[in-house]
Amino acid sequence: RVRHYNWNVEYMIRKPDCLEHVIMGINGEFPGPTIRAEVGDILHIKLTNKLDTEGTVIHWHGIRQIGTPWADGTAAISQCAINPGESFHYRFHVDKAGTYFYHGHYGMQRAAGLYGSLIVTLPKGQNEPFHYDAEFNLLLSDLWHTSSLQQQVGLSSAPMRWIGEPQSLLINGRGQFNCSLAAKYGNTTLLPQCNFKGGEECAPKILHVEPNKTYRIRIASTTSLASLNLAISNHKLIVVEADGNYIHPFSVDDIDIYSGETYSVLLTTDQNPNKNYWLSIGVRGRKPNTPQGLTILNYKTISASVFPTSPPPITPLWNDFNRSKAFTKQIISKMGTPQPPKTSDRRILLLNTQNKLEGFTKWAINNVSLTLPITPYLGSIKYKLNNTFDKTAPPDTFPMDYDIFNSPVNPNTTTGNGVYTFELNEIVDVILQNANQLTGNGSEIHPYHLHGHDFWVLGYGDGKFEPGVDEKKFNLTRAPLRNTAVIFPYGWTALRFKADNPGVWAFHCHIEPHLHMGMGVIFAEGVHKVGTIPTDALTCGLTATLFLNGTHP
Ligand SMILES: O=C1O[C@H]([C@@H](O)CO)C(O)=C1O
Repeated sequence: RVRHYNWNVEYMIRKPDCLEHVIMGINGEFPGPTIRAEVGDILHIKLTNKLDTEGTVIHWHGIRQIGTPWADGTAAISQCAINPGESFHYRFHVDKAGTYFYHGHYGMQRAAGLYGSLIVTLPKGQNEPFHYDAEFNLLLSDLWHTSSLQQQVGLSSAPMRWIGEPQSLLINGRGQFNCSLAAKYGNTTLLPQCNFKGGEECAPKILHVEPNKTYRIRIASTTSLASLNLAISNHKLIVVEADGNYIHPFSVDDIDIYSGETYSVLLTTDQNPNKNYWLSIGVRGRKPNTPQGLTILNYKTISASVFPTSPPPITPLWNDFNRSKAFTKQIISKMGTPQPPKTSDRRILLLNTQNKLEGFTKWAINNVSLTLPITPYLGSIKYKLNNTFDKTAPPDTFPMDYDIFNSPVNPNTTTGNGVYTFELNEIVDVILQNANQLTGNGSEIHPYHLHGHDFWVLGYGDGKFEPGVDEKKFNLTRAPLRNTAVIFPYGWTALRFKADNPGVWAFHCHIEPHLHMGMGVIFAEGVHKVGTIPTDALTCGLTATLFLNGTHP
């Protein structure tokens, strides 16, 4: 079945956190419309750019785009940005049930609010490997009171102006900046209490439940920066899905969710039905300066306006990384799901560093900070164009004597836009290595997202990856499949995937300002096998020149 959507991307004036902001939305909605489709469906989204002065694209996060790499929605990688007034037709299969989302992938349009939910369900008659009576969907994001344009210019200035922590956290596009729902408990530092009548644009979306039922709560984080922890007072959460893949169910009081990740949790409404309960999200991983995002779990047995009798869950300490690791390491694949090949054909080690370049601050991988080319890679490589990007591949490794525990001895980086090219069907290991930041002591969390594939997470380790030793710790029997995985401070993360999807794919830190500062690499495989790229994806740079010369590439 083909599902048709006609979408206009536009700027709107809205009050997502009760204060007025210019925000990006789709067809008048913020967040954009939720797509619900069934496995096997084809989505056909006609996306029209109604922004007056900038291009746009949309990435379908977690959808592998098998056979349709031009529909991945990455500006300068899979397609040309859509010009103001013009439209692009995204046409692709959704081939795997799960919780996904979509978002802008040009400049910092995700921070500007360009995102929404994408849910793929099993065909009717097929059952999930767990039971639930009904479901909710939570899309989590963070909001700044500075515009994404100001952020982008600040990040690209010398000296760099960092964006700082978000002003508000949003649940389904709603937050409360100048007040707290929980102010009466006095734990939300000086924020006055919110008084909602109910119809306000920023009033929380309440989860109305019946007692003694099981609910599936789909959770996706499209934050620009924040790593979040989500909890629901008094209720256990059973985690069953991660990034569109079933995992071995485990029960927790709260979950950590990094930008680019999705989860499904099951919640049983087995608590006192004469009370309501908090659902909270709070910042972890960076020193927080943002009030919790809150909404209410309302047992329909009572009114939703009855206040919970105790304060919201306390977000675990931001820098309790052992706690974060303990949560992450509980995620293992569901018994019987595909396991990684026992060996790989190629290994690349990627060192992540914060650097300097002529007074600018950059993030680099193996000392190359990514600057995207003018002609999108997919068309460039498919039509073998010259001088469109660096034809020398970036390094597969970094000096093994690099001291990851201290700020760089030589902080200077280079910029580049070369490509890691894989043989089609090659088994690739990527070892992501974290390191100390540019100045002072510290190492930040980075959630890495791979386009076009899921990868197996083989393991996480502290300190520097030791080739020949650390492989022995790889989990080759219950490695979870995901599309996003985090590197912890001063640690490494090992991933394995099969390069089986002809196309050009970004692999990058999902923290939007970090990507903007160069924290990504480009992978390509089997591009000669890519089918006819729609003309609309090629009308910029050198591919456009080919059209002008009358040579359809
Ligand atoms: O890229 C970043 O820059 C700042 C800081 O390192 C310098 O201000 C920060 O916290 C980042 O994540």
